[in-house]
Amino acid sequence: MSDALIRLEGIGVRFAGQAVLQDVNLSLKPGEIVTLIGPNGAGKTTLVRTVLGLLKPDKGEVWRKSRLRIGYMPQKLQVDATLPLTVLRFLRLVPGVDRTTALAALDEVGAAQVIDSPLQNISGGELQRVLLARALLREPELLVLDEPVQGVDVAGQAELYRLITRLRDRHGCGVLMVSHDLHLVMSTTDQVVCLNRHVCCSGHPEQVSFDPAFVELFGQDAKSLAVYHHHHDHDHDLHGEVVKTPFPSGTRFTPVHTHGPDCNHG
Ligand SMILES: Nc1ncnc2c1ncn2[C@@H]1O[C@H](COP(=O)(O)OP(=O)(O)OP(=O)(O)O)[C@@H](O)[C@H]1O
Repeated sequence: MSDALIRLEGIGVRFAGQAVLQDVNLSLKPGEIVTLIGPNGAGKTTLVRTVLGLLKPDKGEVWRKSRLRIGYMPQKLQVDATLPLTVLRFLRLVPGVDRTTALAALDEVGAAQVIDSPLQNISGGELQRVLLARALLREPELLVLDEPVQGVDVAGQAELYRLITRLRDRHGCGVLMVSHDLHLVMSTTDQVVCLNRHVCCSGHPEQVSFDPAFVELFGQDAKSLAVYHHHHDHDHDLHGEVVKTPFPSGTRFTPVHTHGPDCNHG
């Protein structure tokens, strides 16, 4: 018996003959926050779409808990400036939602004051909170957040991550999140999955000041971060293909790279 909400095994996705995901494994339990990180084009959104059931993988198995309720917060919402849609009307597009339930969800994310505002007039940070409220309306067991702090200023980002952690604590839901905001993610995540078409490494985040392999992948942003311990045993070329590099000898860290069927490196 598994206590997982969702489990992905050996996932492979190809677009136009090009492998975008290769042999990806992922599982998530109630109350757990898992964050996907990785460079642009690494396949993070593709993996999220697979989790949501919007995309059927070419390879591998997706197992979901029976009748799993998923709340999804998309990367961005295109708001038509000519469409007269208030926040309340937007939230009421979710079946069964009335003003009281919409207000309660907005209150929970600290955005009750915008309930009657036109959607196109609210700020970037308020919009993210409204999208989070909409995801909560489904009383999710699994909350899926694709870059939840996009368009939010630095102070607002920290607050939004704290909010996500509070929602996890209050509802006991699992959270799968995509993020580029390494600084903030590392302090709020139970597990980090570093994706670059395959799972390069994964593990618990830890407070360390400097990790050469992390800096290698994420550049200067990774310096002075709270990072998780890992070393890559490989690099990627411009197309994301694996290029073997010698693993540093005498390291105290262990690579967690899982080889896929197409892996041609040691
Ligand atoms: N429907 C599609 N058809 C063809 N190629 C696609 C499709 N969706 C994504 N891709 C390609 O798959 C690769 C991975 O895209 P994906 O959006 O999953 O990456 P990502 O890690 O979320 O990137 P970013 O950080 O830039 O949002 C990219 O090269 C993208 O161009």
